[in-house]
Order: sequence, then C-alpha cells, then structure tokens
Amino acid sequence: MKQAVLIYNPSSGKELASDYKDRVVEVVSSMGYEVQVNETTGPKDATRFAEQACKDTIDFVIGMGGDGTINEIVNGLAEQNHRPLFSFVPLGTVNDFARALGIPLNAEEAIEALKVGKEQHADIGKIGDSYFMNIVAIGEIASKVADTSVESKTRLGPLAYLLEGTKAILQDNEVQMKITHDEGEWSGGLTLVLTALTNSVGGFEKLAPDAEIDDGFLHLFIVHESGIPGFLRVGSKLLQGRIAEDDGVEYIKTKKVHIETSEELFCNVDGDEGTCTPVEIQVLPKHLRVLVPEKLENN
Ligand SMILES: Nc1ncnc2c1ncn2[C@@H]1O[C@H](COP(=O)(O)OP(=O)(O)OP(=O)(O)O)[C@@H](O)[C@H]1O
Repeated sequence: MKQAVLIYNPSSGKELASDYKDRVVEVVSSMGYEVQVNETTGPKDATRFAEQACKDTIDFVIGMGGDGTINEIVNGLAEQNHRPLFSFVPLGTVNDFARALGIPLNAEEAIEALKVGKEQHADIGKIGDSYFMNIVAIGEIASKVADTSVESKTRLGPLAYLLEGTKAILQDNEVQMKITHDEGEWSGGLTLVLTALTNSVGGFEKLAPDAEIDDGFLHLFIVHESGIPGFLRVGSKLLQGRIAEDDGVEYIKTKKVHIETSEELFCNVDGDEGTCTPVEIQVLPKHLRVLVPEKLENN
C-alpha cells in the first residue's frame, strides 16, 4: 500500500488544524494511502518530520499549516534524494505558495481538492543553507515584516503585514547594496530587493505576473526608490501588476543572485526572518513534485 505522512501545525491560522486533521486522513486514505500523522510542537519539527518521511521513502507528504510550516516542510524535503510527492492545506494568514499553486485558500476546499489533484513540478529557491518557495525580501521593510509575531498575525491577519510595512517606510532608511546577477551588477542606495519565485507575495498576486511556478527563474526586483512619495508610486504600479515598468525599479530574470549590503540586514524568507546579508540566492528548477488542482496542468 502507498504510504503518506500528514505533518500539521496545531497552532496555525486560527488554530483550526486539529479540526481538519481527521478529514485529511479520510480523504488521503480514500486515495489509496496508509496515512501516518505527525503533529508539530515547535520550531523545525516540520522539517524533521519531512526529512524522516524522505528517509522512509514515503510516497506522499501533506502539510497543513501557515506558510511557516510549509516552508519548514520544504526545507526538510529539499536536501533528500527521495523527495515524495508534496501537497498541503493552507491555514495561514497569507498563504502565498497556495495562491501561486492554485490550491484553494479555504481549508475544506483544499482538502477536497487533493482527490482531484494532478502532479506538477515546482521550482524552489536556495538562500545560504536553507530553501524557500516564494520570496526573499531584503531591506528595512522586509526585516520589519518578519518581526510580526505569530499572535499578531492570528489576530490581525494580512493587516499585520501592512501595519509593519508602513512603520518601516516611515523610518525611510536607505542601505547601500551591491547586487550581482546573471545579466550584470547593480550598486547603489536601495530600500528593497525582492527575489520572487512566484507571482504571489504577501497575499498579493500581481508582483510578477509572468512568473510561473516551474519557469526556472528568480524574478528579481531592485527598488531604488526611497521616501514615501516614491514608494506610493511604486506601490500603485504594484497594485496594477506593473511594478517592473516603474523607473524606480529594475526587473531582472536570473538563476542566481549575490547580494551585499553596507550594513547587515536580515533577509525575510517566505515571510519569516532568515539569514543575514551577504547572501547568495539561486533557483533549483523543478525540484519538487507537487499535487495541485487540475486546472494548473495546462498553464
Ligand atoms: N504546536 C505548536 N505550537 C506553537 N507553535 C508551533 C507549534 N508547532 C510549530 N509551531 C511554530 O509555528 C511556526 C509556523 O507557523 P505557521 O505555519 O502558522 O506559519 P506562519 O508563517 O505564521 O503563517 P502565516 O504567516 O501565513 O500566518 C513554526 O515556525 C513553528 O515554530
């Protein structure tokens, strides 16, 4: 019999994971799997469970939790030779990877969608020694968003990100950066660098409208605009899905990027605090096999 492992975080979202666990087991069992359930208790548990699932040559890993849990699972899968088919039920406040993959944001619908899923390849990114599925953001704003606490995210939802981001803009701190990518180099005073794998960032799905989940590229946005007026203009272009056209933004498709900064900055990796600069970021094309709702197949 095929083997599956469910890894879920009981504290995710509005703490609804436990309510959905039994239904996931029921649905995945109906797909012909024997299902083992692993509940996380704290940081990196999901990574350890995912690594173990690979070592046990499990066929299918299902995650349930917010982007933090899904990121931890991807980190557990990424380094292993045997990488099981992967899917997940999103329970976070933002759920960027689910948006990018077309997985329903409603947990009950996402669970039912497993039954009619199709396999698709997905790129992932590597930053230093860890992996991401969605975005690395570097700059004062990015550091602030990573400061948003789990409690505050649960209470305020996406508003928490907006509040923290706005506070950071008001501080108006421009850092010197040197950015080396496949097409050359950029140096100067910068407020924000975004390195995206998908089109969905911070719950907003128009950052990189051209980005496909398996296109083999990092979509690099260098925002060299500082101050509130410039940011508002960049923000309004972003809302229209046209940020790449703004004079205050460079947009480059690259497979690798190296970023050095005049002062050490934390990188915000998939919404959480990651490593510090300097950093090297690269794409690992089609590194994961994911189960997604059928309509993505023809994209
Ligand atoms: N049982 C638990 N109780 C409390 N915290 C846990 C538990 N298990 C894991 N965690 C922590 O929860 C974190 C991830 O939370 P979650 O999956 O909700 O992501 P998130 O990034 O907060 O999601 P989002 O930002 O989309 O709401 C993990 O990094 C881990 O440290």
